[in-house]
Amino acid sequence: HVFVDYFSSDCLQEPRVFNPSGSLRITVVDCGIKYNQIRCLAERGACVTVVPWDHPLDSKDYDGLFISNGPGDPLLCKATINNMRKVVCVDHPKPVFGICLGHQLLSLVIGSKTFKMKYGNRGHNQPCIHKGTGRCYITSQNHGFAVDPDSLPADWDVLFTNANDHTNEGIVHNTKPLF
Ligand SMILES: NC(=O)CC[C@H](N)C(=O)O
Repeated sequence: HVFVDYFSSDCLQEPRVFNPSGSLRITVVDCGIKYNQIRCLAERGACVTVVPWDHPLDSKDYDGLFISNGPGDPLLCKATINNMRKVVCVDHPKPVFGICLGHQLLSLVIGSKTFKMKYGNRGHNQPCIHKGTGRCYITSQNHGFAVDPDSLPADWDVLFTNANDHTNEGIVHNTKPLF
């Protein structure tokens, strides 16, 4: 019920399609999304269907599934986690990608752990290092929880790490299109 209080008033109540003439079909789970994320997908030619946070997920409906940002403790998002598990924890999943809360939810779906940070990261110019290339990306952030990279299951790897506080900024599966 806490989760309902968080999300129900600000999120979409029913699915809504943006850029219907787009080719790739992206389903976006709205846990508190910003329009810029929808614009970024639409600008790249996607037909974007935004669905409410508790919408049942069926991989036949999309070519890729995007999980949005959102407020609060990811552990409270039980309905979204359970819906995601059905399309993530399979042998041949279609691509699933999350940012912010979506990244935290994907981590919980695969059995990884999240924790409350002492201060959180709230502001811009947070340097994130891409594992493999060592390239640094400057990001803007607003979060109080983080993923524990030591809790990642086998077959998963760290994708980005914060160069300031060394918190996890991204994960990726070694063979499946999940990140
Ligand atoms: N930016 C976000 O999506 C916030 C993520 C999460 N709710 C946190 O505070 O850690």
